[in-house]
Formats: sequence, structure tokens, C-alpha cells
Amino acid sequence: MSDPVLKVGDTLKDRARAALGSRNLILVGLMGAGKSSVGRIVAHQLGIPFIDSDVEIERVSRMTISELFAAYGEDEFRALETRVIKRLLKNGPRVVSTGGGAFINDRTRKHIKKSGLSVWLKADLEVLWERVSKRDTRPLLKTENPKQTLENLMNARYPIYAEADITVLSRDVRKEVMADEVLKAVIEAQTESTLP
Ligand SMILES: Nc1ncnc2c1ncn2[C@@H]1O[C@H](COP(=O)(O)OP(=O)(O)O)[C@@H](O)[C@H]1O
Ligand SMILES: O=C(O)C1=C[C@@H](OP(=O)(O)O)[C@@H](O)[C@H](O)C1
Ligand SMILES: [Mg+2]
Repeated sequence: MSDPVLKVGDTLKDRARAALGSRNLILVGLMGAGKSSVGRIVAHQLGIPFIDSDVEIERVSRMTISELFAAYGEDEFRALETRVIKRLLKNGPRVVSTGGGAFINDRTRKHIKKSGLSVWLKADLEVLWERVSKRDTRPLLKTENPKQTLENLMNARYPIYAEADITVLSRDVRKEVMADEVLKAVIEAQTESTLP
């Protein structure tokens, strides 16, 4: 264990908090993976601030994500997303849940990689589809066959999400269970990095 003040009785969250140190924890992955909802629980457990980059983008622009895409297009949205995420990552430790395309953008990915520990919430198509089909807030899925679009995005993006420091399988279990799995993975990543 890298932190000598940790004791045997320390809880999962104490150990994960110590492992994170002053780094940020950044959640990446496809729409519906649970980045926003699981990230909030993880931050609460760790006792550090939580920020969702899409919520922050909507706050600063005073527009919804759908309105931004409609008014300015995806390229402008990505440019704004890069700036917002770069700023959010300046002060750690924080849990930052990103929008699904953020880590795919080269500039944003560089900022994420250098400012903390990235976690890919990886889910299969059926889990993602079950979740995203309930809401129509995601402009990229406003297509004739949104499930096929989601599958195409999986094929294009999964090799890039795989560059994240940690991968956690996002399954059909309670969000609190997923949050615990993220905490365990943070501890494991730290343990592995300090092994001789
Ligand atoms: N582990 C889970 N079990 C059940 N529903 C979930 C789980 N994780 C997320 N959800 C639900 O799926 C939807 C998408 O989750 P969200 O956190 O917004 O994903 P993302 O930010 O990755 O797009 C939300 O309605 C959320 O409540
Ligand atoms: O995958 C994407 O490119 C996007 C994902 C969305 O966030 P969630 O992944 O939180 O749904 C949101 O940023 C925007 O609709 C674009
Ligand atoms: Mg989200």
C-alpha cells in the first residue's frame, strides 16, 4: 500500500480516496453507460466534487446539448466541450463525467490523460440501448435507426475508449454496485502501479 497511514479497517471509499490522491477521476464511455449517474455516486462516496461536463456546457452556453448541436453543429460543440473539460480538470481531485464523444476527440483526450485517472464504463449494445431508448435528449441518436447508429458508434469508438487507464464493465446491476466497482478498480490500479 502506497499510503502508510492507511489501516486494516479502512473502508473501500477510504482506500479509493487515498489511491486517487489529488488526481481527477474521469468517466468515459458511450451514451447510456452510466457515466453521469454512477459518477455522481462515486464522487459522493469519495467526498469530492462531482461535475458532469454536459451539465457544465449547458450551464455556460445557456442552451441544451440538443440546441447546441442544432444551432452550431457537432464540430463547434466539440470545441466548446474541449475548453470546458480542460477548465474542469484544472483543479483536482474531482470526479468528472464526460459526454460520450469527449474522449474520442484528440485534444480532449490529451487533457484527460494528463489530469487524472480515466475510467471506461464499458457496456454491451443491449444494455446501452435499453437505457438510451427511454429518452430523446441525445442528438446523435436522432436517426432513422438509432440502435444501428449506437452500434456503429460502438465499433468506431471502443478501440479509443480502450486507451483509458481503467475499464469497468457496466452491467445491469444497481448504480451503487457499479460505483463500488469503480472504487475497487481505482484501488487495484494504484496497487498495480506501485508493485515492484
Ligand atoms: N447501473 C444502472 N442500472 C440501471 N439504470 C442505469 C444504470 N446506470 C445508468 N442507468 C440509467 O441509464 C440512463 C443513462 O445513464 P447516464 O448515467 O445518463 O449515462 P451516460 O451519462 O453514460 O450517458 C439513465 O436513465 C440512468 O438512470
Ligand atoms: O456520444 C456523444 O457524442 C454524446 C454523448 C452525450 O453524453 P452522454 O454520453 O452522457 O449521453 C452528449 O455529450 C452528446 O449528446 C454527445
Ligand atoms: Mg451523461
